Amino acid sequence: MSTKEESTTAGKVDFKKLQNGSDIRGVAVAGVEGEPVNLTEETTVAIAAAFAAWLVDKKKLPSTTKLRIAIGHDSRISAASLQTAAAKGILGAGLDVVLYGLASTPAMFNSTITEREDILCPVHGAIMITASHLPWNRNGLKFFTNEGGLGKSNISDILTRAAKIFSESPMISIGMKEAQKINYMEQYTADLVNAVRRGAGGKERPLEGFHIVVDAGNGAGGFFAASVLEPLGAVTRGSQFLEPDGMFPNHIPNPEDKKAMESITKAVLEQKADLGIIFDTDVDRAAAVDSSGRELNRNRLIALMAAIVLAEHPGTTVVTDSVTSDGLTTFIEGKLGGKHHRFKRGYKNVIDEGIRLNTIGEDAHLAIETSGHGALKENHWLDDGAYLMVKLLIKLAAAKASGEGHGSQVLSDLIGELKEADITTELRFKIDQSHPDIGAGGFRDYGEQVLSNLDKTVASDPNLKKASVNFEGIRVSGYGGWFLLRLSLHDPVLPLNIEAPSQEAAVKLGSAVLAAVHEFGALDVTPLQKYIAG
Ligand SMILES: O=P(O)(O)OC[C@H]1O[C@H](O)[C@H](O)[C@@H](O)[C@@H]1O
Repeated sequence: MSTKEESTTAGKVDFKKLQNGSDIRGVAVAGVEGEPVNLTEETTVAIAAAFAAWLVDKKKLPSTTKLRIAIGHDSRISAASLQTAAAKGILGAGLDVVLYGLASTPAMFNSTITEREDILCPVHGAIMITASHLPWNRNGLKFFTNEGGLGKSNISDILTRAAKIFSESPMISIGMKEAQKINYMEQYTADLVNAVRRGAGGKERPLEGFHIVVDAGNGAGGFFAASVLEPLGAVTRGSQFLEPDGMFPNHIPNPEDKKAMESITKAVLEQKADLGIIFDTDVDRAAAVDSSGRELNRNRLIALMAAIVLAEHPGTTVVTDSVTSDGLTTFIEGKLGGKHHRFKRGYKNVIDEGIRLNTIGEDAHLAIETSGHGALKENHWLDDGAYLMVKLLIKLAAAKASGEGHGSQVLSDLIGELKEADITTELRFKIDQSHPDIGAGGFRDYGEQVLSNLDKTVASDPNLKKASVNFEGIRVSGYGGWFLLRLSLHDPVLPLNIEAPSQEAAVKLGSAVLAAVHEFGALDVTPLQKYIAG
């Protein structure tokens, strides 16, 4: 079977299936059973050409201005071929291409706002070829303009255009000689280095005396050790998995992954380092580990960033995703004097909400998700894991300079009063889309019915109290803890988050959910049944 046949349905590519919220994701390499390639070079040519056409319509510049698009990629094994395909699509559409090679997602956005004509910046648009932490056979595309990452509706528009381009001129055979190569990461890392220097009072090497271990998980984040930390004076001995390797042989590059966090924690402890920093594959997500091996991710990273940002902007609003803890709200509002706006899941939703609040007059400086995505107003609301780490580094350097303390204890102390639940769990219930109960409205309607039934059950249970302000799913307090049942952003799945002071309380919360959802035949509640059974 040819690659094109493999990827098509009756000779047609189902471009819509490639949409994953505000990204494009697909299978780019054959070899995994049941996962046929659907993000081929040909589809990528069409998608890039469609982005070029979309950008021309969006920018509305005089026809004499030739728009320029930068392309970067992470360490995936399909990166080079998809980069070539994307470049062909753009050149074929009559626009200029600049190739950055191995890059990070935030660097690609940054290139749309960098003012430096000698390196062909700002570009009018940028494409990052990445599938974040997904397995080696996947890949995808993210798109940027100087207004930020493209949203869901833009992606639908681009895929509709791509399908048309694909059916009209399936393969554009065009030379690559017109594509220019630029080392943009040099500029991006210089921006990060300068941000730390500025924040640390103009010192050239403000991290002198710090030992910081980086774990890039063989993704694109290896640059952080040699090009950011070392010029700032830090020792990076014992940093690991900095070399790009698209098979990700050591662990999944994902700060939400247990094994990945265990790996960086071990490295920090073995090295007796002051701090550990871990990135996902394309460096838009990050987490840290303090010198005692305490993970600074999820609610803790949000609390830490909130403490830093609220010290700079007293009273400001912190926007987060929906699965954040009650303890975080108490910390932000009670201890830090800020406002916690718990919004929806999805980094783009969270960041867009931060931007929106400012437009309606509410001061918000930080928008951050438990996944390790985060953006600050001071950094153009750029979703950048590396910039979150820059803020931690500034804090460390400033504390050392002022004699406030040396090492990451300074960071841990900032969140000393964050209350954490003893039990934290996430269970995910699949909806069987081929089940006869699934009506014309599909899994989303079905999921909504489940949620509405839960809503009714909760209302009649005196031990449970529904959250008065909630933007996604059903969030309920009870037995000293809480749960949230919601629809997954992309998958036919209902994720359930529970936090509780004890296993017994968690089981009571879980049982209340089970009572409300067990009669929904298309919903696989086995994970919850097993959880309750212990
Ligand atoms: O809704 P879920 O299935 O839990 O997935 C939600 C997550 O999807 C993607 O990974 C996005 O990058 C995250 O920003 C988002 O939080």
